[in-house]
Amino acid sequence: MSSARAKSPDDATLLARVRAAARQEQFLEVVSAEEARARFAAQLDLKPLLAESVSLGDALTRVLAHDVVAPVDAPAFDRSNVDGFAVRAADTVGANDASPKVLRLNPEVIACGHPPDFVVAPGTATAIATGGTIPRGADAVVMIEHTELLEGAPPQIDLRRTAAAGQFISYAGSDIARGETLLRRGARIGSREIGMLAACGLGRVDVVRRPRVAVLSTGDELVPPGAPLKPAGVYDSNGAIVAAAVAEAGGEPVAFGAFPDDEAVLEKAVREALVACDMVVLSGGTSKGAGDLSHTIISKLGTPGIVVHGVALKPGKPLCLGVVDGKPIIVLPGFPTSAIFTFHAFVAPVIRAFAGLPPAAAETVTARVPVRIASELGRKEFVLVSLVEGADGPIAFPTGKGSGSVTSFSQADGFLEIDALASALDADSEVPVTLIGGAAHAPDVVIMGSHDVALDVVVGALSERGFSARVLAVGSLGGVAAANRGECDIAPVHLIDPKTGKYNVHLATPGIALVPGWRRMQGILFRPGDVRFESRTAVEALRDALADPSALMVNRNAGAGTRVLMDKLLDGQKPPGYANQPKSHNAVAAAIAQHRADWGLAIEPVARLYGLGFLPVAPEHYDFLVVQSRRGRPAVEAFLAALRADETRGRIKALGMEPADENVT
Ligand SMILES: Nc1nc2c(c(=O)[nH]1)N[C@H]1C(S)=C(S)[C@@H](COP(=O)(O)OP(=O)(O)OC[C@H]3O[C@@H](n4cnc5c(N)ncnc54)[C@H](O)[C@@H]3O)O[C@H]1N2
Ligand code: MOO
Repeated sequence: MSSARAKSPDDATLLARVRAAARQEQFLEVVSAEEARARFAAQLDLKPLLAESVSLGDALTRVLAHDVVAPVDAPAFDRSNVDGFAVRAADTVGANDASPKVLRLNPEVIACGHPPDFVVAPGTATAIATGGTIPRGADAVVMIEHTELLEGAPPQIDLRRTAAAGQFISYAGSDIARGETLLRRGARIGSREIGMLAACGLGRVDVVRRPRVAVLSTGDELVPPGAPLKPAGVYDSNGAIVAAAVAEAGGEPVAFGAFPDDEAVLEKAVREALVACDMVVLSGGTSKGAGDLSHTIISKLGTPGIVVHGVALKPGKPLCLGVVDGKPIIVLPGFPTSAIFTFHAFVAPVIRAFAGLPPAAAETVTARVPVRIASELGRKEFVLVSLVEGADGPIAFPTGKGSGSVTSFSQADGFLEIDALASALDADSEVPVTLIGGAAHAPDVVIMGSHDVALDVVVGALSERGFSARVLAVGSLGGVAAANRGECDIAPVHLIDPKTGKYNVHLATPGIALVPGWRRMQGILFRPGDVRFESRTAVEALRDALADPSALMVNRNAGAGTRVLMDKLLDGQKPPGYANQPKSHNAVAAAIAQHRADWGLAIEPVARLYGLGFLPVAPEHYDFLVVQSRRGRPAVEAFLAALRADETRGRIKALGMEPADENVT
């Protein structure tokens, strides 16, 4: 649509550009993951980097370079644990109410930090504070509240209980013993370790130098987070996630930023990175055929250069592993989930080894996969999954968003593997799932179905009540299936019954109740100022749009409630754009806002979010199926209470929805 676009290229130029951009499978050789790891490791010296000394204040998260042997005892002296009197236990034997023992007080009070001056001789006692040094001669402490002070000259104490030897004393070295190995090399220093180092007087500690890892992103489309997004732009999420993951793996990320697909510029940056850092990680442009800059550049930098390009993995096929004069240089695939997955599989272990950390321990759980998952033959496939707790153990749902998405990895609980020689994993298979991001915590309530912005309000109110929710956006039909299989507690749905024209009522069964949610106005979206739609009714605008071949619509996917409504409005007509069927309200709005279409159907809050005009057509009912056998759970009750709360209803209203009255669907 843009009139500012450059003049169209002639045919020869166009062909040259297509060839340059075309993805030719230019991998050196596609090898297995095991082979790739072995080849990479063979070229690297996977030992911790040299040690450096840091102050305790700078030691947090660092890795110990050597075992730490305690140089002193803690406590360094025998210490009183109470406020009271240091005594000789033998003097207290037989003391009781009938025959109290009387001890003469020595002329001092032992405070913390002041060594005692007097010996506790038989028949005497010395006043001592908690933490005071036990004086010579004493072998027990009695609590002040178990004594009576006899004020006289000299002052004495009256004792009515026998004290056992050692009572209320912490002996020297009982906490930390001089010569004991307090911490082992390879330990990551946290606040607890810092406490121990400080307790035995260590102000500095030897830690492994953190590997400096240069992080570069490549691609003309990339925009740094924080800057406005340009047309056809993509925020550089790989740079940010890789830098953070470098730090998590014990490295020191050095963010070089994003570079356009320009060989000279990128080569200069990579050369600088190799000088400044111990390791270089790039992402993007690994499989772009003639445009594959990173690959071309690495080949020029030194020996041995590229050692692996192409791994029989999904995600991760275009991964490129290189070594230049002992320094690893890696090009991760550009797709965000492929990039971070291959980072964890191939790069993080190298950073950990350089950083002195042991290999990361993988934790797995066995889970049932409720659906069949197709897989590409010849590539070992890793499928990212969300885990929910079913009646008979964990269930793993594929996140289903693909390698190009960021959330596939960032929101997954773990992943399962499908063998390279299998074309699918059958439904109901029991498989090991490797957990990501620590042990999976089972959420208090599982919500599966159609997503809506106002659902976040209810989930927020639930979380304020102390319950966690897992929301899996699987669409209304997916929610109905999950509710019927007992895989979720609550399924948000908006499905019209074509027979009755009513929403959701037909989905209730004896085991599944329908709880009303809210009404969302569906309507026609258009760009403000488009006179074909502006200031008209939906009926007028639709009639004229259908008569105007230049008015391009955007449809919705089959099965969506909005699609049912669209087909009803169109009454059998298929105007231009009918076959364009994205799967969400947001995609419809984005297509119109970006001039890829002129009109479509979506809900009102989404129109507002994209600054679009809105002509109301009909309210849609967004309700909740509640699995009755799970209704007694406190979290489910809390969800329903949150849904009805005045505050939640107010917030739902503010988003442009109309909360339904209880029992009205
Ligand atoms: N015809 C074929 N197309 C594709 C194939 C194929 O075999 N034949 N392979 C696919 C696979 S698998 C992957 S993985 C990707 C990898 O492509 P590249 O590594 O060359 O990456 P790009 O083309 O540069 O980018 C792909 C995609 O990722 C986005 N991207 C790139 N960098 C970043 C970043 N720093 N932050 C966020 N997003 C980023 C980029 O915008 C593209 O959308 O290729 C498939 N295609
Ligand atoms: O290898 Mo790509 O990484 O399948 O997504």
